[in-house]
Amino acid sequence: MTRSTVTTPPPGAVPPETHPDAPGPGQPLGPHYSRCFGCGPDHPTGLHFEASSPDGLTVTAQFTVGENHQGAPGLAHGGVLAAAMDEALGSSIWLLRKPYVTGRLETDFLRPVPVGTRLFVKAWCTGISGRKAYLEGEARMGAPDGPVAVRAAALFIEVTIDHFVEHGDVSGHEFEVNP
Ligand SMILES: CCCCCCCCCCCCCC(=O)SCCNC(=O)CCNC(=O)[C@H](O)C(C)(C)COP(=O)(O)OP(=O)(O)OC[C@H]1O[C@@H](n2cnc3c(N)ncnc32)[C@H](O)[C@@H]1OP(=O)(O)O
Repeated sequence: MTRSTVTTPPPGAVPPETHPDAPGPGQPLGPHYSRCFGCGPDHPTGLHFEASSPDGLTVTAQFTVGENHQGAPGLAHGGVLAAAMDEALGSSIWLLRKPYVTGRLETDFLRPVPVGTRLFVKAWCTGISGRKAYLEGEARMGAPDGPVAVRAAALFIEVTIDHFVEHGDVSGHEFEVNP
């Protein structure tokens, strides 16, 4: 991964600690919001992620690139692939049960991804420093050990729940967090 210093844990960063309320190993993570583009089952054209955590710290997720996810004819749009990485990274930091948002997302696109490809996405936290969480992820084609199509590194920033109340529209919308 060609990552910048912004997404590299500084000296003194500490390892993440899974929250006891996070789903146990192998249990599905479930959607955090039914209309989320990444994980929401009610999103008409979303990714419909199926995610779980094998160890309470790493997230593994799968989705199939569909007709609605194209950039060039027959190929996944890079922004959609970046969204998939963002979703997996965001899901992995939510295992800590603290609200974070993406501050910076870096992506390396290594292979074109045809429509119909099943992508196996993995994400994990490499360190925490104050409000900053450092994350990495990858998406492999066709199988968990298939060729790497995308690598990502990110800086997430811890926020309060007020962030979503102040900036979002939670009124009148069902907002679930891993019900
Ligand atoms: C309710 C629970 C939900 C659960 C969801 C589960 C799964 C979800 C999955 C969903 C999908 C996935 C998730 C999504 O897609 S989240 C959606 C996409 N992201 C956003 O909308 C975030 C928009 N940005 C902001 O709200 C603010 O800018 C934030 C909150 C990030 C910081 O503003 P705030 O005023 O609070 O703090 P600060 O400005 O003092 O910054 C603090 C520190 O951070 C450093 N910094 C900040 N940005 C950057 C940057 N770009 N590069 C390098 N550094 C950066 C900054 O220099 C400072 O460092 P230092 O000076 O202290 O050293």
